Order: sequence, then C-alpha cells, then structure tokens
Amino acid sequence: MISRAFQSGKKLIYLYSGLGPITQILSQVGNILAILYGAYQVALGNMEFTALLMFLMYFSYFSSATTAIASAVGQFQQALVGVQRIDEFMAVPEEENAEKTGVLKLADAPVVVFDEVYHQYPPEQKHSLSEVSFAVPAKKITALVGESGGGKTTCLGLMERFFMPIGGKITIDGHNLSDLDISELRERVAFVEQEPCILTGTIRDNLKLGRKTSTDDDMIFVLTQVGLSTTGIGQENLLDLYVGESGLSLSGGQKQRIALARALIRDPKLLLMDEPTSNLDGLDEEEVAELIRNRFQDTTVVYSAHRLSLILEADWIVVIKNGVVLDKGKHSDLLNRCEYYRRLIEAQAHGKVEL
Ligand SMILES: Nc1ncnc2c1ncn2[C@@H]1O[C@H](COP(=O)(O)OP(=O)(O)OP(=O)(O)O)[C@@H](O)[C@H]1O
Repeated sequence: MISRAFQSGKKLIYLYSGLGPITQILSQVGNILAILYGAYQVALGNMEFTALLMFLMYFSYFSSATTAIASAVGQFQQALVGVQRIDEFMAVPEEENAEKTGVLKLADAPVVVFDEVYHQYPPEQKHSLSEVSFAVPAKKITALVGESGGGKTTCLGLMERFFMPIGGKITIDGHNLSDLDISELRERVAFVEQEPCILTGTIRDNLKLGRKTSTDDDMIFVLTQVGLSTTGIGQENLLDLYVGESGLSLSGGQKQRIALARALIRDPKLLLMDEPTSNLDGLDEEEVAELIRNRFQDTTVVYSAHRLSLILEADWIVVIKNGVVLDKGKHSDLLNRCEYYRRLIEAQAHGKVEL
C-alpha cells in the first residue's frame, strides 16, 4: 500500500512539474506575440495605440484566468490522489482483534517470558532470533544488551505484537501473549521507539496521542518530569508550542523526551523502549535513566540499551548476540562470567564504540 501511495505521489509530482511550467510558458509566449502583433498593426496604421493598450489589458486578464484554471485542475488532481490514498488506508484490514482471544487482562505489571522463541523476517532465509529464552521480572527494569543487529529490537517488537514468533512462545503472566486482547495490549503496553514518531502539531496534540483524556495539568506534570521545560523549551505556553512538520523544530533529545512523556501519561503496565537515550548525551542521558528508574516503579520495563548509564540502571540484563541469548543475570555476575559482556562494557566505558 505504501508503494501505491508513493506511485500516486509520483504521478502528482509529474503532473505539477509538467502542468505548471507549460501554462506559464504558453501564457508568456501569448503575451509577447500579442504585443508584437499589436505593435505591428499600430505601425501599419490599422490600429490605434489606445486600442492596443485596451487589447493588451484584456489579453492579460484572459491569460491570468487560463493560468488559474490550470492551477485549479492541478489542485483537483491533488484532491483525487488524496481521496485515493484515504481509500487505500481505509481498505487496510484492522489489526487481528480480540474476538478470537480476548481473555487476558493486564491489571498489574506482568512477568514476560520468552520460551525458545524463533523469529524470521520474511523473505529473509536467516532467523533473526533462534531459541531465545529469558524472563522479564515484574516491576523491574530489564535491559537487552548486545551489538547492533543482535535482535534486541526484534524482541521488543514481539512483545508489542508487531509480529509473531515462528516458533516457541511468549507468555505474559503465564498466558500466551496472543491471548491478550489487542486493544488491552495497545492500552496497557507503551512502546518508545528509537526514532520517536512526532505528530505535526502542538506538544498537546502529541501528548493526547498517549491518552486522549489527559488534562493540561497532567500534561504539564509529565513534561516537567521529563525535564522538557529545562531543555530549551520555555514552560510558558509549552503545550501550545507548534513542533513543526513531524517535530522538525525539535532536537533529537527533545523528541525522545516527548516520547517518554507520552509513555508516562499512559501509565503503562509494560513499558518497552528501544534505546530511549540514543539521542541524548552526558548528563541528560543519566537524568533520563534515573527518571525511568524513579517514575516507572510499578511498571515492568524492558529496554534495549547501548549506553552504560542505562545498562547500569537495569536490575536484570539479557545479553544477545546474533539472535541468540548468550547469558542473562545481574551486571556484576555477568562481568565475572560473560566474556562478551565484559568486552562490551569495557569498550563502552572507554568510549571506544557505541554498542
Ligand atoms: N524489517 C526487517 N527485515 C529484514 N531483516 C530485519 C528487519 N529488521 C531487522 N532485521 C534483521 O534482524 C536482525 C536483528 O535486528 P534487530 O533490529 O532486532 O537488532 P538490534 O539488536 O535491535 O540492532 P540495533 O541495536 O542496531 O537496533 C538483524 O540481522 C537485522 O538485519
């Protein structure tokens, strides 16, 4: 469907890039010809100079009217493409729904267990995850740690049910994750992406996306908690601040803070975060790591972590390499027994690599 929308967009660009210049050129050429022909007739004595002026005036009205019609035709085409795109989006089947399942509710922060999970991105031949088993304790912070491409984001996507395992199972409080009502899942599980999706609009619009019913006071509260009022965005009229097209006027760090605020306002039972401090640096990073610790005490938190401050903030660490779990445990135990983990931490501590 995205490719069809892209094709429609391309058609529109061709149409505009062709129609606009052609009508402009025709109109200008017409003006020049009319002036030359009129001047010639005046020179021959067939026409009075005042008549030529009148003629040119009416001719310029005529040519601007034809240009306006051409532009209206372009806008009409644009509207048609827009309608076509809306139709395409409306035709997308709804997410697999609760009717089939719908038994499990998430009343409290859950325990999540991966039990010999396999995953593969079609049409890839290789497994992105193989025999992955680990447990995420309730109301604790679990960090997924490992080099890029190891499978951390895939694990988070599976928990959010963006896609399903091709083998093994994921349970949530002992029930298969697929038994969780999808609307319950979307309501109780928050996902903070590495590159947060920011709406074109105000900060208020963006926070309402987290919870439609939130009040201005709720929103100011979470914005203060994520430190947005102290990072270049003044407190005054903060909610009404227009963030530009897809958050264009915000820095990467500010976008991540808005995404965190959006998660906070939902008060989730399970919070999934894909490298939530990737766009922050130094003190900011430590501040956000601490915020996650303090503010989500009643939530089961799982994040993929590249940075040391986030890794150290976690209660439980799962080490993943090439789609396989190498080890799991507490930071101090892993340092003692897992060579791969020790090397990752040393490299981070010396600032050599971004994991
Ligand atoms: N949409 C996709 N289609 C095909 N392969 C994918 C897709 N997304 C990820 N992969 C592959 O799956 C494997 C695991 O990727 P994943 O993004 O889960 O790793 P990661 O540990 O989160 O990496 P990073 O730290 O860079 O985000 C990689 O080999 C990656 O190339």
